[in-house]
Amino acid sequence: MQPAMLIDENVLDACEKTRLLNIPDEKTLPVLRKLLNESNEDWDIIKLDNYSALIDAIYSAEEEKKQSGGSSNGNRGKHVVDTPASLRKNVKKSEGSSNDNRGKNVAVIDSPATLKKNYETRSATSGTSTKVVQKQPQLSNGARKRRYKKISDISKGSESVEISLVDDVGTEKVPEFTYIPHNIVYQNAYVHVSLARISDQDCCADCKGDCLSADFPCACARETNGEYAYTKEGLLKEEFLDTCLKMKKAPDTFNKFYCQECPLERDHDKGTHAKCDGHLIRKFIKECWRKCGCDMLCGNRVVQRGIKCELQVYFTEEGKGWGIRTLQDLPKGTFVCEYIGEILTNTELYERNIRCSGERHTYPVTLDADWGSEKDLKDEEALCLDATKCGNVARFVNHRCEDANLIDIPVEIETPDRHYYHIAFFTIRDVKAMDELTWDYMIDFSDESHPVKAFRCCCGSELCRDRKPKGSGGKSGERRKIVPAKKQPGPKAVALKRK
Ligand SMILES: C[S@@+](CC[C@H](N)C(=O)[O-])C[C@H]1O[C@@H](n2cnc3c(N)ncnc32)[C@H](O)[C@@H]1O
Repeated sequence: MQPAMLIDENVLDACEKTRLLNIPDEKTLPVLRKLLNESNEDWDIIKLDNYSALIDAIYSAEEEKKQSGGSSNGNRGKHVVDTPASLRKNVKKSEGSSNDNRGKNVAVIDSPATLKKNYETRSATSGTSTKVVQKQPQLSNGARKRRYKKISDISKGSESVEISLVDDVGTEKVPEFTYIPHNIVYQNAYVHVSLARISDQDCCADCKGDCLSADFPCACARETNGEYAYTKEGLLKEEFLDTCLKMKKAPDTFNKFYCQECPLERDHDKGTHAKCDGHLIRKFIKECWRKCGCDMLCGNRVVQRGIKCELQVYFTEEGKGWGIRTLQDLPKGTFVCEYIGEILTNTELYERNIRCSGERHTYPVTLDADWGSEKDLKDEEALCLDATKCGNVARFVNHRCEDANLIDIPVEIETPDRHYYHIAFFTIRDVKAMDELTWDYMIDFSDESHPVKAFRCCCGSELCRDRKPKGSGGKSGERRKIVPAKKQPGPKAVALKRK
């Protein structure tokens, strides 16, 4: 054992766990070293189910030693601890296989995913002491489904609630991204935040305590026609929510702003612009902020106080990749989370997409609200949020056609314009614990002129818009062809386009 390994926090943690079972470090460390080598130092595997793989491997090693009588003769003597391959053979053995290969030196080293799978199968079949940390969901046949906790808090303490990540499938790699609880400028985006920009009309300096309890609505409710968007219970008001829903479902029946040279319709290759689709003058929530006299617990500060619901990231079985679900019942109008990412200009996003084309999942959203209050924005000015590299739990919200349970609502907090704003998710109806949280990305799946087809929708909704006519081919879950990035006309093609 090298000294470097001894001071590794993970190693110390592993030893602490095994010491609880009276296993001395001298027995733990060689086995740990071997498991680490064979799993490519994948601590997720080692830590799985409270180090059960490690503990089992130590016991197996002891058993082997006893069986071989400490002999150094032949293959048996060489094989001191279980290798991933022998773990698999143990599985076979416990399944009643007559093929006992345990003494043989096995040359094939399993991949980390196989190791994990082997271990899980073994635990499941041999009835060993695997501790399943999370509440287990029930399958339709009444059987309990295994769940493997991988990360207890993906936010690493940066949210006020823990957000766990579980892998029901058992073989998935943990998503690679940096968790950030607030939007952050990548490089060139200009987000002008300053107290001087907030006029007296845009704040309530004279308020105290909770604005919602005052006799009259304060200046911050001006944006919402003198009505706060929130109830005293902190939910979105029904009427406000209903209007937002109508705007989402029938945008053409609401006022739109048309710009001359729409950044969302720019063809980068040809340098031309298609006609502007129109930008909806969307309903905004305006929250009190720093220049306001009220306190942080004021009822008109919901989104800025961050996530309060118990959320969990899990691997979906329908082919959508990772998704998020709520671990508690959520009433209609509950604030769930904000869509957080790096703030990029359209140009930066376009360049980034060229560099990283071919990714399976995409995470950018465009900020295209009330463009009427701005001059025609150039690509270098128009903003988007990209949660590919840095983001929060919202990057896992999958799409569902028509009957999604979340809606995205723009929120004005620290900037009094519509150039930069926040995107917050609220529940559209009551949502039950363990339900997946979904959002309608407003993708037009039938738009054949689009060079990039976002993905083959597996939302499972009866109202799914990505239905292929019979006989047209394309199995459910099959991905459509991704067109090389150079043919992409601009960020719109890869952004989760909101209308
Ligand atoms: C914002 S990410 C959502 C999280 C993603 N599932 C993951 O594993 O990281 C958007 C991507 O998820 C996938 N996705 C989301 N909704 C889907 C759906 N209804 N059907 C198929 N894939 C979906 C697509 O690959 C899409 O580009």
